[in-house]
Amino acid sequence: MDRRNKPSALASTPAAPPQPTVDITHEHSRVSATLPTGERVEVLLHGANVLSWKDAAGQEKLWLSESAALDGSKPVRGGIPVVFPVFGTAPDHEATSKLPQHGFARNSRWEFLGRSTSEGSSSSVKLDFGLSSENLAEGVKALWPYKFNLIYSVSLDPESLSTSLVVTNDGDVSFDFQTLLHTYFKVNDISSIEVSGLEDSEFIDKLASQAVSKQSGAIAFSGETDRIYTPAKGPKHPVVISDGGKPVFRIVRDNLDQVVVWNPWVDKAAATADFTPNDGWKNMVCVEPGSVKGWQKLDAGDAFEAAQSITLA
Ligand SMILES: O=P(O)(O)OC[C@H]1O[C@H](O)[C@H](O)[C@@H](O)[C@@H]1O
Repeated sequence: MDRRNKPSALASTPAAPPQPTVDITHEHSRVSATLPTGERVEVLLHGANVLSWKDAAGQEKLWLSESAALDGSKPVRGGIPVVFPVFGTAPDHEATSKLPQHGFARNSRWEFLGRSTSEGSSSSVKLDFGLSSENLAEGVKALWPYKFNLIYSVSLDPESLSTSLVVTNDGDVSFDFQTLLHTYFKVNDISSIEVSGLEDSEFIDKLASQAVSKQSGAIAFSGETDRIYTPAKGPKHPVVISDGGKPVFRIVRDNLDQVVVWNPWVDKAAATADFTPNDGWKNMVCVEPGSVKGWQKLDAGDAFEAAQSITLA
């Protein structure tokens, strides 16, 4: 038999690289994603609040209070709450004046819209969450009667976590809003933490009757701290959290012109019911990119996009 035309053995198809896995757990109330390399992120649908971000070695990067409510009864104390459409409260801004502190996004149930894995990459994953005026609780709708749609995306890479928000005005009238990504970073010891990258930036000190000052040098912590910085340098200039002189997190921003820096210290932590353990303030610092000075005006049909990207340093 002539074997000359025998087909050569098919080249074996290379095994598809392992893919990120996505799980919906806790009776459909949480979504988690794990990369093939072991990094993991977990998001609670209540607030689309990131609860946990772990590196490949399983080390937690975010601070979450041990008594944080995870049952939807109140906003989550820790992780990354999403602040929208008001930062703090705004008694003098009529349209927003009736809303609770930090708005309703962190206290509403979001929908999991699905995952996308970047094309050609098996090493990252993006989870999308949605909240719109359609699925707001009736009581909340009455407090802020605008038609809007929010898409919040949580993207995990081996070395970084990014979260981005798209706000769309689906109504016929413009609305004003503020937004902020209230990230609680887990740190070893607040007394050896420094935040740099905000040198020469103006800040409003919320603890000193809104006094305006200018930052000289890196920020160190020796008491309650609650400041709204407007960074002097551009959004791509990282704000760096260092622990004992060693950089641990680098934060860059997109379309978020302020950075709030917060640590409640002893008394404020003690006065905050869901702040546990009592000395948990030693192990956290909030560095919160946001748009919170004045208002973003969004005309009917327009969209606003913003993001933070946190890289392990
Ligand atoms: O207790 P919450 O409503 O979650 O707010 C926690 C903190 O958020 C921000 O960092 C504000 O600047 C602080 O003034 C506030 O205390």
